[in-house]
Amino acid sequence: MDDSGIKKQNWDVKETELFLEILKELDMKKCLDGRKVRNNKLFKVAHRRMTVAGYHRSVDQLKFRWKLLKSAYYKCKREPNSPAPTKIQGWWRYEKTMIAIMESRHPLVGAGVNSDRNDEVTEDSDGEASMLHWPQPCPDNSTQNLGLIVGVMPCRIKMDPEMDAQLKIGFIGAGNMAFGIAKGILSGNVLPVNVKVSAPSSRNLGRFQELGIAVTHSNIEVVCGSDVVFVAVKPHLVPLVLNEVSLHVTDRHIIVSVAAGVTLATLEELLPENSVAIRLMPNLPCLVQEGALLFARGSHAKQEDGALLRSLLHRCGLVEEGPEAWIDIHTGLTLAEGAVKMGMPSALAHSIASQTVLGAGRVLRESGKHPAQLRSEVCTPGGTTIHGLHTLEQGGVRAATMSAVESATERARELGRKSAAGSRK
Ligand SMILES: NC(=O)C1=CN([C@@H]2O[C@H](COP(=O)(O)OP(=O)(O)OC[C@H]3O[C@@H](n4cnc5c(N)ncnc54)[C@H](O)[C@@H]3O)[C@@H](O)[C@H]2O)C=CC1
Ligand SMILES: O=C(O)[C@@H]1CCC=N1
Repeated sequence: MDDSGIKKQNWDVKETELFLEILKELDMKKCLDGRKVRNNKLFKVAHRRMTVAGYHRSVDQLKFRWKLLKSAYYKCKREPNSPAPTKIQGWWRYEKTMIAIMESRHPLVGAGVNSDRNDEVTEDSDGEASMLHWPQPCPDNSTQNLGLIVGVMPCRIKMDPEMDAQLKIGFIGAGNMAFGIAKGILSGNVLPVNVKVSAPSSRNLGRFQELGIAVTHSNIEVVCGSDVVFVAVKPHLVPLVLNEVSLHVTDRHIIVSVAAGVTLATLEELLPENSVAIRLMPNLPCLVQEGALLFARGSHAKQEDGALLRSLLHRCGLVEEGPEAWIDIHTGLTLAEGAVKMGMPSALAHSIASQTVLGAGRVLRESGKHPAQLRSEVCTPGGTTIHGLHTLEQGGVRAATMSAVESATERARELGRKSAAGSRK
């Protein structure tokens, strides 16, 4: 078959995104199991839907596009820290959806990964089959493969709904970030009766109560009744709070601090010896399950502790693990190039940046709040965000944006005048 027409395709971002959304909707778990007949049917349906949307691709073109996307996915999976260039331009835009598609195909690792590998051999002809160091299927079929793009190591983690449902979760601090995470995790398997929040005043507690969460003024009560404790007070209060509860922290606990700038070394110094501490940098879009979360494990936190946290937070949005140095970079305004400049790998930087923009947009749309209000919820006084914003203002970002809109509008009007003059000739 002459497939040069199939291979020379120029796909734009919108078209590719639509294609992936269609594939995602078509329940890939059932359809893309490596069987030719089912695959054909799926691509035919995709072809019809693309045509309706105004994109005229043949079934074979769609198959070829999918093949390239899948190759890119496997490449990134194989080299999570320094991905080789893929054949897909702007791959990072599609990475998250590809992960959603590919991961949903094999929720049970035992059989799933095998059928995935078969797919890879039968459909990919460009060397993808030689992935010898892909982690082997785990005999425990209650595990899932996450940590895909940038995880320090590709890891298999427990994704046990039962486990999440039984965990006791505590929040010290009842502010905006605690509320965001609480909303995110309650949309998963965690039950409100298993969550408790503390704050010195009742001011912020009402909204937690509305979610069915128990509230208290005692931080110690939260620690004693929880397995995972989120420390969600302002950074300068972390020493005060940990000194207060430290006597009650045992090896049952995972202490997760979201405080910007407070290092794992400081947390471990404030906690009893051998405590399991994790530093997490979330963001407010956890509220709408579109957060961008990055965590680093302390010296006594094992891989399974990280896995448990991932499982707990997976409904909050994109959750990644990395070395502690990256946490401060995510704390800054995560714009991709800036994050790369500060030492974050490009794949992670793009992934977090796009997720941040997406999450911010959704919060803005769904909350109905003015952007200034949301900005004040994100800016800790004297914190990281307000410093970043100051730099943006110094660079005249607002004026530049307004001028850009003005220039584009003027240009559109100018083009309109020209074409009107042309039509009169
Ligand atoms: N707001 C955001 O977008 C993000 C915030 N963070 C971090 O999250 C932490 C909390 O920030 P926000 O939620 O924005 O602050 P917030 O001011 O909304 O909430 C802080 C909460 O701590 C409570 N609190 C004060 N003293 C306490 C004490 N002794 N014991 C228990 N609770 C006490 C306050 O009553 C309040 O409910 C900060 O460390 C910040 O760096 C991290 C990422 C994003
Ligand atoms: O502005 C701050 O310091 C906090 C941490 C990241 C977002 N808000």
